[in-house]
Amino acid sequence: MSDHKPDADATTTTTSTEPDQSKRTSFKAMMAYAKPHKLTFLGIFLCSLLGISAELLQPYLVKIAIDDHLAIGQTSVAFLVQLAAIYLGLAVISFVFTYVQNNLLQHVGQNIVSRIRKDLFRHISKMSMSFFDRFHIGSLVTNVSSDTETISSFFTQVLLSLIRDGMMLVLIIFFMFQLDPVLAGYSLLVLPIIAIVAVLFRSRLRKAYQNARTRLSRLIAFTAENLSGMFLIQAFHQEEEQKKRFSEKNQDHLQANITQARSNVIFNRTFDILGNAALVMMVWLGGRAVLGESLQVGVLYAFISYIRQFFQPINQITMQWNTFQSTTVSMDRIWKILSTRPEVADPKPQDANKLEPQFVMGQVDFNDVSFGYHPDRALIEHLNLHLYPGEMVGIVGTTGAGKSTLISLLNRFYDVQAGRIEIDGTDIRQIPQANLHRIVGLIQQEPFLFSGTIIDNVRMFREDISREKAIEACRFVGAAAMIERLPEGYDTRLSERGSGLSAGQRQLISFARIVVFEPRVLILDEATANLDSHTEQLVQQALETVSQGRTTIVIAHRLSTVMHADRILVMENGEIVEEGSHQNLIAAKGVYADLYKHAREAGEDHTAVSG
Ligand SMILES: Nc1ncnc2c1ncn2[C@@H]1O[C@H](COP(=O)(O)OP(=O)(O)OP(=O)(O)O)[C@@H](O)[C@H]1O
Repeated sequence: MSDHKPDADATTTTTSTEPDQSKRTSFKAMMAYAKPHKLTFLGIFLCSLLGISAELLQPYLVKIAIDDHLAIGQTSVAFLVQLAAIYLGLAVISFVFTYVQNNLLQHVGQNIVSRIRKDLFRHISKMSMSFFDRFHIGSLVTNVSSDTETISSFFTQVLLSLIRDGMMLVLIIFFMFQLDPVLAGYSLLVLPIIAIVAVLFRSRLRKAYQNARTRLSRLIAFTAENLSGMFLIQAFHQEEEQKKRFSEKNQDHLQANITQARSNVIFNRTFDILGNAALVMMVWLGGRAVLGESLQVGVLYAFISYIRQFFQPINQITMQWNTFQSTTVSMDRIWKILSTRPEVADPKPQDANKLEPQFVMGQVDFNDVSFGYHPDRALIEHLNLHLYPGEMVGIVGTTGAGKSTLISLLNRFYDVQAGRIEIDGTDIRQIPQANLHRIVGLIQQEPFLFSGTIIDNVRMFREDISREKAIEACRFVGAAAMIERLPEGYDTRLSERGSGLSAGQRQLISFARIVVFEPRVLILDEATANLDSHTEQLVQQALETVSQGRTTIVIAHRLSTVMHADRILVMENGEIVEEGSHQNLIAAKGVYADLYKHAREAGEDHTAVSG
């Protein structure tokens, strides 16, 4: 299954070759998240302006002290103290505004990202199953965690740099031209060189970054898959093999990161060299002018200070360029998810049928249904199936026959490609999904329990369902004794996926969950497949209790699970090839009778044999 899913790196590669238009769209979409914070951004802008102005006035103040007082011997201690106080005052002002500006930016940046993360999670949880067939869980985890983190650094670092450093650059140039236009002109000569260096390094840095991200995504996806399949790896003694594969991916990631870091260092050091060269040029040109008495010493001092400060914002902005690159990639990836519409959509309010779950009778009709996971490869064609309210139907058939697919369609995990599925005569596409899932309850082979208490799991964290009701449900399915034996009873905290419990215990809890939610149509997909015969008996009893008065579909390989059903369907290659009661099907001597014979020969279904 995992082989045909594109992982995060595939997404990245597509992103990298896509036209800039896509990046622009995603950038605009993400920037829309900043809109509600317009006023705060205005505050940040003003704080930056005041903070930087205070900082840049300091060299100017020293220049006044040197040229207008010290150089011509017109000064006094009182004046120097006054000057020092103003200098200090400017430093304090600069500090205060920079502090406020930083805090505002952090606050607004974190809020924006928290909002994006929330939307992303909500959006992913609304996606249809076909979406999860296409995307690796590992890469989705990367999207929710590290891509949003990258966007966070955009708002807190890149944007700060753009506002603060951009403004600083403009003000420095302004001050330099104020002081001496000729020297200022020389200083700006270095700008085209900087632009050339930036362009030369740009594609190299970008490639290095994307490569590092790709490797990281692969590593995360591999780790996530291995952790969830760890029991299998150990059971097949594949630890060494997997360790080797992990090491290769880890090594790839290490190399990519080193290359990225190396490119960064080269880029930054080149900038340092350029900065120092400009400084030397300034000392040489300015020094000569001072010697020729065409320039005042104070002006040269101020120029040298500004040149130092001049390279700092340029360096910052170019350094942030890297983060900006990663941000556009991350934004694009996140926007791709956010702009993917679920293939299974809720009906428009005017088309929705408000079938109230509690009034549903439970009649289920598959009318001329066709479906395939790939549109050009049909799995089910023109299938008709009608279930009466309260009927229990068993479905058996060889592996891959399409049994689970049938119930995925009834749950609307996928939509039919032709025909209709109806509940009480209403097309399920007209029933809002929240209602549909209250009408149709599903218990799978491997019930999914969340980390939390048993009570939380039974009532699915819904506070509006009382504890008493949840406990009553556990009693109803015969799970009470087992739960009460646990150290903290109903408040026992389960680890991820309920790994502290046995398969049977987990299944009983999922039965209790179904009782709480009272679906009118109940589906069990191999729900007893993993259980030992004693636990299976317990679960079978629970099933009989739970299925009372509900339309129930039971999918099973073990015939003993379904032989008492009102009707048994036999599926082959997406078709229902036989149907009838156990006795009728045995008498018909068809596929079911064969399956039954093989089961008897294999020693399974002892109950069936003796029954
Ligand atoms: N998400 C999916 N994407 C693509 N093909 C799928 C997907 N799920 C199932 N299939 C394919 O559809 C066919 C029917 O699968 P399905 O799970 O419905 O069979 P099944 O009768 O329930 O089998 P089993 O008894 O082994 O659970 C199989 O060939 C399977 O490979």
